[in-house]
Amino acid sequence: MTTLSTTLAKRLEDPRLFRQYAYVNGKWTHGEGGREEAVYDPATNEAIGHIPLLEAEQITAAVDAAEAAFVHWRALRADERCERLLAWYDLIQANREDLATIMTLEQGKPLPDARGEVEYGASFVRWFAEEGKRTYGETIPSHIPNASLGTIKEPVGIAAMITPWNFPLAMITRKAAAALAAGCPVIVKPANETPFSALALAELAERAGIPEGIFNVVLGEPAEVSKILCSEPRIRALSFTGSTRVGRLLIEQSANTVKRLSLELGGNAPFIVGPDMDPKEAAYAAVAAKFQTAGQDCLAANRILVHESIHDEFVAQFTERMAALTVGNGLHGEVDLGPLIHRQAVEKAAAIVDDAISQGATMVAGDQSQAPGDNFFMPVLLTGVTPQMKVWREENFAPVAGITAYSSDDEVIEMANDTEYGLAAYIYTHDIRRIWKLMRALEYGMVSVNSVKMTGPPVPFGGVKQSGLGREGGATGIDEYLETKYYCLGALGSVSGS
Ligand SMILES: NC(=O)c1ccc[n+]([C@@H]2O[C@H](COP(=O)([O-])OP(=O)(O)OC[C@H]3O[C@@H](n4cnc5c(N)ncnc54)[C@H](O)[C@@H]3O)[C@@H](O)[C@H]2O)c1
Ligand SMILES: N[C@@H](CC=O)C(=O)O
Repeated sequence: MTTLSTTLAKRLEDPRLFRQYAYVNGKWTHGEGGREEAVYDPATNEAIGHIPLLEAEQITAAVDAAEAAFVHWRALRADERCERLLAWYDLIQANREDLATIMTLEQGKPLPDARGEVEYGASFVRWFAEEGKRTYGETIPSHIPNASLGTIKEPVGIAAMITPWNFPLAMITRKAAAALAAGCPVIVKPANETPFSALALAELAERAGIPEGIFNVVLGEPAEVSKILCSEPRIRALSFTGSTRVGRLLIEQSANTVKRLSLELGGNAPFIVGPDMDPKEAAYAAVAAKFQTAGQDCLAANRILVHESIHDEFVAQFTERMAALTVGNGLHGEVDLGPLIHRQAVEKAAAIVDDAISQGATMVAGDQSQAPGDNFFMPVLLTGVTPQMKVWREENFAPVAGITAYSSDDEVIEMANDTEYGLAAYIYTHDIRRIWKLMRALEYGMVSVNSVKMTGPPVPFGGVKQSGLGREGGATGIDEYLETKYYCLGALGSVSGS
C-alpha cells in the first residue's frame, strides 16, 4: 500500500534522507514505549510521516552516548574537526534539492525560500568549520614573580539545542556547527512540527564521518524532553531558539544545574521610515521585511512606523505591493507565501486582527475568504495601530502588517522601544544624522539601515531585553561553547619581564 510517507520518500532523489526515527549514538532509534506522533504538511493537512516519542531513559541514553564520545571528539585537532564539518557542508549542498523538498513539505515555506534556507544553513557549517581553527587563548603579562600566565579555550561539554519550526534547518546548523567545531557533542531536539529536516541533517552528518554519539537528534513530548535536558547535570550548555514564553521556562528549569544558556527568543521589530524616504522604495522594502516565511520570522517587521508627511502615499504603495503577493502551496509554482504552520496560528492571527479592529484600527486589505486552505492566512494591512493593541504588543508571527504614523524622531524612538522585546529593528532614511541618532537610541541587538537582509555567518545574531541572551554566528558565536581556562605556571626560572 502506498502511504503518504512513502510518497514523500518518492519525491526525493535520495529517499534515505527521509527518516522516521530518532538518531542516538549513531543509530536510528524508535520509541521504546511505542508512542508516536504524526507530522503534517501544513498546506494540505495530510500526514507526511510519523516520529517516535522517546522515553526518559532513551534521552538519558543519548547523554550517555554523548559523554562517551566527547573524549575522542575533543581530542581531535581543530583541523581534523574542520575536515568533518566541511564534508558535512559539502553533503548539505549536494543534497540541497531534497532538503528543500523535505522542508517545504513539513514547514510549508515556498520551495525557493526552502532552497535559500538550506544554503543559509550550510553557510554556518562552513563558517564554524573555519572558526574552530581560531579559538585562541591569550598570554597575560605576569604580576607574579617567576610565573607565566595565560588562557586556553576548552569545549564546554555536551551541548543541547532546542529549535523551532520556522527555520527547521538553519536554526540547527547555526548552533550545532559552532558546538561541534568547539569540540562539543550535540543533542538536538527539533520542533515536532518539523523533525525531518533535523533527521536528514543527522543522516548527512553520519555520511560526513561525524562519529557516533557526537550528533544526536532526540524526539519526544517537548515539555518532557526539555525538562530532562535542562535538569541533566552532564549537559553543560543549552542553546534554545523559540518563543520568549518557553525561553523563560527553560531558564527556570536549568537553574539547578547552572548551565551555559544561549537564548534566541521572540522579536517585535519596528520598521521606521523617515520623512526623506521615497514612499514607494520604503513600502516595497517593508513588504519584503514583513511577509517572508508568511510573517513567521523572528526578524519580521512587526510595527511599521511611518513619518506622517509620507504616511498616506506609503500606505497606498504598500497596499499595491501587498496585493501582488501570491498565496498557495509552496510546492507549486511561484508562490510568495505558503501556509501558516497550523490552524492555531491562523486562529491567533485572526484574533490579533479582530482585536485591532475592535480598538479602532482600519483594515485596508486582507480578505480571508480568498485563503486557499484551512491553514492559509491572506496578508492583512491595518492602519491606525496603537500601543494598546495586540498587533503592537505581541509578536504576531503571521502576515499581519500594522502601520502607525509618527511626527518626530524622538516620538518614533519612544514608540519603537515600547516593547519587552529587543531583537531587530529596521531604519529607512538617507539622513546620516537621523540614522546615527536612531541607531544608537534603539534598544535592539541588531539594527539594519536601508537593507532588508541583515543576517549571515559573519554576523553576531541576537537580541537584548527579553529577546534573548548571547550571540550566534560571527566571530563570537563559537564562544557560547567554549570555556576559558586560566593557567598560572609558577616557580619557573626567571624570564625577562616576569
Ligand atoms: N531569535 C531568534 O533567532 C529566533 C529565530 C527563530 C524563531 N524565533 C522565535 O521562535 C518562536 C516561534 O517558534 P516556535 O513556535 O517553535 O517556538 P516555541 O517556543 O513554541 O518552540 C520552540 C521549541 O521549544 C519546544 N517547546 C515548546 N513548548 C515547550 C515547553 N513547554 N517546554 C519545553 N520546550 C518546549 C518546541 O517543541 C520547539 O522545539 C517565535 O517567538 C520566534 O520569534 C526566534
Ligand atoms: N530569519 C532568522 C530566523 C528567525 O526566525 C534568522 O536569520 O536567523
